[in-house]
Amino acid sequence: MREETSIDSRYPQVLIMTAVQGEKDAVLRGLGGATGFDVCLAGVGPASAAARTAAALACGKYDLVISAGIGGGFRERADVGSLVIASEIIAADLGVETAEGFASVDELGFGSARVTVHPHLPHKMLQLLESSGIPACIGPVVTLSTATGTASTTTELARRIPGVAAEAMEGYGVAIAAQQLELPVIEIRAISNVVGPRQRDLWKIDDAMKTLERAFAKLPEVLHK
Ligand SMILES: O=C(O)c1cccc(C(=O)CC[C@H]2O[C@@H](n3cnc4c(=O)[nH]cnc43)[C@H](O)[C@@H]2O)c1
Repeated sequence: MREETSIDSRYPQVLIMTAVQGEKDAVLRGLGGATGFDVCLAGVGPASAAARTAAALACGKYDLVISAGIGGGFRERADVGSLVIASEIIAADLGVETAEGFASVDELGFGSARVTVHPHLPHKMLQLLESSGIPACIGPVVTLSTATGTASTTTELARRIPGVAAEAMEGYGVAIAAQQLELPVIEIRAISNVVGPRQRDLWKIDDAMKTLERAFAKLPEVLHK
């Protein structure tokens, strides 16, 4: 039987995609100059993220892809200042509206709105974060082109995606680009705000950036680098 360390030591070159510069800076501070990591800007939204991730991956040197940044946390699942590691990356608005409600592309038979993440890394990451006192959980992370801003959309997302923990705007785009090349992917979100009626003045971006930095300080250890 292979030792567990051999599972995760296959990732000498890791591509990390963040939407904006502030997130990139937090990730770089956390990595503290560790080698084997490139951090690139995805831009905001899944289309930009997919295109820029595909462009970054075209050099063929990467072994693992990470979508990272701040995100909204679903109440009772992920508090502001905590970290969510995706168990699955889901394009929650990829489908059609019908008289009976939303139907995803999966139901329509047009591909899948869901991307499976690396089978071991989220749990390894969670263990290390918890042992470092960083509040974290694993759960579905949804990608939306329009960030949720009402109670009704929040309720509908929680109904459609049981256990949904966080939302952001790039994960699915990054994941689809990785999937095209059969590369493993994970998504890591530091929670800056509660998903619900938009209250921008309550967003704790600085706290989330600090959590993101602390999480990425642990990543080299998770990958045995
Ligand atoms: O206003 C600022 O100072 C500022 C600094 C850094 C980042 C931002 C962003 O707004 C980043 C946008 C990025 O954040 C994700 N995000 C955060 N919360 C949510 C949410 O509730 N729903 C969806 N996405 C969220 C998203 O991935 C954006 O790309 C601002």
